[in-house]
Amino acid sequence: MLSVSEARERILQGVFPLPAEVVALTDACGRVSAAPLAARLSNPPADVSAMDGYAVRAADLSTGGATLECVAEAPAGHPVATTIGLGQCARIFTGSVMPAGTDAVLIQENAQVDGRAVTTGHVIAPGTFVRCRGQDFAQGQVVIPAGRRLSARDIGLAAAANHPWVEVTRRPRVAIAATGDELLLPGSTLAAGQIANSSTPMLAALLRQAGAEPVMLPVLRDNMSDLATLERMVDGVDMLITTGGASVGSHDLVRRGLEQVGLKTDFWKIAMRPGRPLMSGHLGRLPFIGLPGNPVAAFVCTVVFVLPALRRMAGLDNAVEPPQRAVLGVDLPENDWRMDFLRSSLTHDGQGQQIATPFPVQDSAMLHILADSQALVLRAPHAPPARAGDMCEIIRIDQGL
Ligand SMILES: Nc1nc2c(c(=O)[nH]1)N[C@H]1C(S)=C(S)[C@@H](COP(=O)(O)OP(=O)(O)OC[C@H]3O[C@@H](n4cnc5c(N)ncnc54)[C@H](O)[C@@H]3O)O[C@H]1N2
Ligand code: MOO
Repeated sequence: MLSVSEARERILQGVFPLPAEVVALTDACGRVSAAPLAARLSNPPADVSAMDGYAVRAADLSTGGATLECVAEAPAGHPVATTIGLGQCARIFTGSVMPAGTDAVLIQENAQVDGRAVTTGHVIAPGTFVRCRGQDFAQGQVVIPAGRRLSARDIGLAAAANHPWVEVTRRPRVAIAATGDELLLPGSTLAAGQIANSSTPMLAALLRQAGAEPVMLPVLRDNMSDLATLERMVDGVDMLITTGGASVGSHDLVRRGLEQVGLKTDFWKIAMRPGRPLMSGHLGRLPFIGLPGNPVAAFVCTVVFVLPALRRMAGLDNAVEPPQRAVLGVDLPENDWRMDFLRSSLTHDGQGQQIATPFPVQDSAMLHILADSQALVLRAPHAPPARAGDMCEIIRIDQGL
């Protein structure tokens, strides 16, 4: 049976970066840059003072002990037009452009001022407290590469580079349909045998956190004609996800239901727990992922397969984020042939190490344990028994995914 990494590779091979769109800088945090961003100006745009004080000619103060004549004042935003001559200086403030003729700043704490006479006993070297033109970045320099998820820090950098908007990849639109005769909207009056649809609200939240636009489709009943309607609901979306109906029961019809309207199945069933009945394929050009019905399996498969696919669509280089390391909090038995993703709590010891402790019960219908978990502990197929204190690999599920 297909391994988790082979399955993910096959899904990634079937998805491609989305086209770019332009958004206002204020809306760009969390989006992925679609093109390199070159600075429209140098920062700072001229030599400027790093301190409040006096712009001086360092040569006047090379031996210490001098009195200079203050002939001008340069508040930030109001550069001095005249050249400062020998024995002269200009009042200056942090961020002000250095007047022509000056090359250093005497901080005001080291100056005695009497009218226009400014006296210091300090020797000042050229360049003291001057921020040179382009010290941060030069005009034309690429300050943000393509394919970076923009942070608040990047927004500041783009703004300093004088960009009011940026080009980002379009958010992936992901259609989600739950299947199952037993499912009703949360809050419904539930008759015997009926349950609330928990998976698709959870997945929509997860996808939105990951930067996608979830498109909620109606719940589909377990029959071929309901499934066939899916084909008509996916215009304009970039990926289709279903939950449930993926297993071997006689009412698990998703694969056959979609194949009748053109689904080309790439694989079905993988060596994973939870998540064994995962399906993947294409409906026309639309990537399709059929998630298992058990809500925890649907969540874990979304983290392991859908989020990397979304990262590839967003144009990020590293579609698959490497797992983190943690210390195992309990002994674990030898694993069988399926790769395990164990819901676990995450705590920290006094040395700053994170300790991952899998919950003793891992039934993939138990959402309460999923909600109380901070991480998934990864167990390779056929992993030997592990002891508390051994290192293990984890995926965090408590952060902005
Ligand atoms: N004989 C076998 N039975 C099962 C196998 C197997 O290999 N052989 N696999 C098991 C595994 S593993 C899983 S996972 C489930 C997945 O099966 P399906 O994808 O067909 O899921 P359903 O039967 O439709 O539902 C399973 C379970 O989850 C509940 N469910 C479904 N959708 C939702 C939803 N949107 N919100 C909340 N709960 C949902 C559903 O009511 C069922 O209880 O199959 C095992 N069986
Ligand atoms: O994939 Mo199933 O989740 O093991 O119950």
